[in-house]
Amino acid sequence: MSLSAKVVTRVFQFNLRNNVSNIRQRTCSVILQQPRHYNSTILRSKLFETQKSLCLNMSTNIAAERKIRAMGALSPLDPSSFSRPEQAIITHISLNLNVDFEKHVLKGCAKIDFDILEDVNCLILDASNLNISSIEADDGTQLQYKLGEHVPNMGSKLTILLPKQHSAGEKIKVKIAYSTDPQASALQWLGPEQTSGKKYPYLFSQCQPIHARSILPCQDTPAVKFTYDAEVTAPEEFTVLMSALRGEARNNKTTFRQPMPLPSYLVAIAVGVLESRTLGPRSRVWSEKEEIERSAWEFAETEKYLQAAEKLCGPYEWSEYDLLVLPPSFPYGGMENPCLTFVTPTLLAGDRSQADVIVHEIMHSWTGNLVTNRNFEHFWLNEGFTVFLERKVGASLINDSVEAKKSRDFHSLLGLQELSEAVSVFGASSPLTNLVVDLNGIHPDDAFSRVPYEKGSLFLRYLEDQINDVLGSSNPLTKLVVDLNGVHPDDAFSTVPYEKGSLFLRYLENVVGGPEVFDDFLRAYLTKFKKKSLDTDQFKAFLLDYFKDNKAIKEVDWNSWLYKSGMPPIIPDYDTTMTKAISALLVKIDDPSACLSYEDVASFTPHQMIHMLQQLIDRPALPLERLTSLGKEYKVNCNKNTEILYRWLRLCIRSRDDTKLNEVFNFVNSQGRMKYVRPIYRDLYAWEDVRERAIQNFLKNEKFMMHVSAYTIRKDLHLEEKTTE
Ligand SMILES: CC/C=C\C/C=C\C[C@@H](O)/C=C/C=C/C=C\[C@@H](O)CCCC(=O)O
Ligand SMILES: [Zn+2]
Repeated sequence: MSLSAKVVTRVFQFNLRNNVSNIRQRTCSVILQQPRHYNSTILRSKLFETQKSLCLNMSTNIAAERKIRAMGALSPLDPSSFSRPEQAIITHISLNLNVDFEKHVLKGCAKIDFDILEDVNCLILDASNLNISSIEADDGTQLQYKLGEHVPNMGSKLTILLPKQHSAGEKIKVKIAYSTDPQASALQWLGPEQTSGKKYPYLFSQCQPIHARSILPCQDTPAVKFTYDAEVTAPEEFTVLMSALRGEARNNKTTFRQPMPLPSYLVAIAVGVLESRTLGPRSRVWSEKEEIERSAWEFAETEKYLQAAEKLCGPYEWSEYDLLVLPPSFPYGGMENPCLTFVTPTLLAGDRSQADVIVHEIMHSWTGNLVTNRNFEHFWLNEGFTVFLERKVGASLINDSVEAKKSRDFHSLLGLQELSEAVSVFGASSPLTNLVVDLNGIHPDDAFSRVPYEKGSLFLRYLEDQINDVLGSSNPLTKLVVDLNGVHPDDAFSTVPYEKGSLFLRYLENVVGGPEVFDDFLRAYLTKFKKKSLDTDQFKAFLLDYFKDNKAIKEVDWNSWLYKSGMPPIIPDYDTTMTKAISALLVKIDDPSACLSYEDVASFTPHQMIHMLQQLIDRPALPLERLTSLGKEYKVNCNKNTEILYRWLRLCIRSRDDTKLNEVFNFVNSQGRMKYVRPIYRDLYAWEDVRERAIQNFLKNEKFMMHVSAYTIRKDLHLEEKTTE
């Protein structure tokens, strides 16, 4: 990196961290404390001016211009939204949509109810590539509106002009007629060949973090919660499901109502030719008929998990808890859509060994869905809490308390391994590094011209990260509370908020006196913030107040836990009983004179096997001959459990076994769970001889991938961003 670039970056980093973020944070807290009195328009314009002048000082003009534009989009509450909920807030949305499998569009209207919070003459919403045909007031009057320029990955600001000024305390309704774009980032339209039945198409959504704006105009920020109802029309053979209570399905129309307030990212829809089986008094599992029996068996214990969760957290408030097993391209293990968790078919291991994912999604019914992060900078409040609860509930399902503690610690150790991998991926092989190499002319393939200028804000973040590397610290995205100014939340996603967040809660639990005390705190926290969104400062204030008489709480180093990058400051002394056998086996594997046999692992649980393989991934590559023998003797080379198969294939790549490449490509082409596919593509990219084949394989299959998978794997493979604009 040139000196001038370093200086610019350092100045930018200093300004961004010390001024802009702080101003925005202060702004938020003032507005949140005084929502009805604060003149946020003045404050917002001051904020914008400050940001603008900071940017104008920078010599990276094009990047700065883009940055200004992105900053102009800042909501005072959420760096990823244009909307202004502090002026007028959505309370309810009524959707009427038709599913068009020919054109790949949802078409219809959204009737939106607002509570006015300050004097306003316009309403500001998020929209992404929506084709809006009309907007009218409750009395049928046509309203003027302006759809702003499309900012890549952010969408557009939709400004609806009101015929007169409205004042705090009033309620208004608008009706927006629109259709979605065939490329809507929240939707995946699958052809029949991508389904198990091969006969009918399929549609599903993934709105988290900020893709809801591509299927409905809304305040696409988790700071806002609204109830919704819907009437969806689809061809007769199809079943329509949503993240809501399903009503009648008659004359191709299905109705839904969600009486619990939820954030936009939890709106969800799936349409396919589906079957269902009853799992319990409040649960059913849905899938195509080819998977339905396996699914019903795999998730048969759902009610048991729900009851264990209720014992810790209080009553389940969403009435029904169904599961939908999606086609293989679904990008996540599970998505906690209320009333209807979406899961990947890779959970169908045939041994219920991935039940922890279901427990995780169930726990989101409290943390995430009932109590929600105010914006995705505080994502750890959703995920750290959920992982923490998932492990507590998982352990409570084991009767023997000593075994339960061992199991909780074992799963925490597995999580720690994943955290450590995420921290090292962010630090060492960040796409930033290659970007900087490009600037210095070191990278052989990519000249500066390949650096897409339209990625302005990302470019600056990359430079910023490089400075962090130079200074010896880690990527800022490994902090518990991250700064998402100019960063798309999909780019910030990692296991860090999950595992570092859970570790922090585990640490706090120990500090205040253990589960007996902390469980009561958890219930008080859930009661206090239910149906609300909060940020980390509010969590901290509540905890400090709750434990005000507890002296030990004063020793917590909040700054290091929340705002320092890298591994957490304190790692608990976990019980290692369940990992001892693994550590001993690793010594044997390292000894070339020792013969490996199935006896070595015969007593291992699937999770012990996973832990052992993960340890091998984190160490220097095994000689190919040794790995081949391990695969055969330990029967991992033909394992149907995807957690095991995924790690086995990574080991093969690391030992450069080119005879396994077909299997590797089949694996990444046959399912789209990013947890598996992204690390494998990164490993293949690092293997220079197969890099080009990996890129070609990706390009061939990209059209079958969900938007978020294609978007993030492009980055893993250092390819240019694809834009629809
Ligand atoms: C600090 C992080 C900032 C923002 C991230 C917010 C959203 C990330 C977005 O990409 C969506 C994530 C959705 C996750 C859904 C389910 C996960 O729990 C799945 C975990 C991986 C797996 O098991 O496959
Ligand atoms: Zn989660």
